[in-house]
Amino acid sequence: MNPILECRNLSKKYNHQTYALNDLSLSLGRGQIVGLLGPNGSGKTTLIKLINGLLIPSGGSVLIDGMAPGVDTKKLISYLPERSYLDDSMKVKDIIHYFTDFYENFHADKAYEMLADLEISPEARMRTLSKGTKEKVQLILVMSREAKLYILDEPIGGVDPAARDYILHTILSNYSEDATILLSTHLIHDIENVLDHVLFLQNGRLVLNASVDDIRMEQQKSVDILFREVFRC
Ligand SMILES: Nc1ncnc2c1ncn2[C@@H]1O[C@H](COP(=O)(O)OP(=O)(O)OP(=O)(O)O)[C@@H](O)[C@H]1O
Repeated sequence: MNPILECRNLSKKYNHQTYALNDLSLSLGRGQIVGLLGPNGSGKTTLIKLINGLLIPSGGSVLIDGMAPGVDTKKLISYLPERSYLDDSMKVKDIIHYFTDFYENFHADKAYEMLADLEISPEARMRTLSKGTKEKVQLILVMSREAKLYILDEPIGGVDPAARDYILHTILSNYSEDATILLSTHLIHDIENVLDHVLFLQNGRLVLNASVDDIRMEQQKSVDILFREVFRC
C-alpha cells in the first residue's frame, strides 16, 4: 500500500528569502498519530500548507496517497488550519448543515454527539463563543469527516488544560484505525502520550523522524524532555 504521505526533497522559499523548508524527505504510513514539532518559525505550518496544496513547492514534491495535492487529495484530507476560516455570523448548526452539503464524508450525527459531550449548543452563533470553544467547534467539524489523513495545526492551543484531555480523547476516538493524524503543537507534554511518532523540524530541516517508543527506549526520556534538550535556546 502507498504511504499516506510522501515528501521528496521538498523545499519552500518565500520571496527569494532563506528556505522555510529545506530538502525535506519523509514517508508516513497509515494508522498512526504523528506529532509535527519544532520551535517558532521552524516550518511546521509551511509543510502543512504544502501538503494541503495551499502553497506551491520551490523544489521537490508532495504525494498524498500517491497523488499530488489537488481536488482528489482534498477528499482524503481533513484539515484544521491554525486560524479560523468559519463565518462568525453563522450558528453552529448552520455550519454543520453547510459541511453536510459540502463534504460527502461528513457525519453530522457524529458532530452533534461531540457538541453534546462538550456542552456546546448547536444554536449558538460563532461570534458569541469564547476562543477556546470556537476551537473545539472547529476540531469537532474536522474530526466528523471520514478522512484518510487528518492534519491539525495547533489543535489545542486555546483550550484550557482541563478540556485538553477530553479533546485528545475526542481526536483518538473519532478516527478510523487506518487513518493517520499529523498534528503540530507546542504543548508536547499534554499530547505526547497519544503520539506514535514524532518529526522534529529545525530551520526548515527534518532533524528527527522517530517512533515515540524508540525515543523512550533508546534515549530513556520523554519527547518533551528530548525536545527541550534539542532546541535549548
Ligand atoms: N507568507 C510568508 N512570507 C514570508 N515568509 C514567511 C511566510 N510564512 C512563513 N514565513 C517564514 O517561513 C518560516 C517558517 O514559518 P512557519 O510559519 O512555517 O513556521 P512554524 O514552525 O509553523 O512556526 P510557529 O510555531 O511560530 O507557528 C519562518 O521564518 C517564517 O517567517
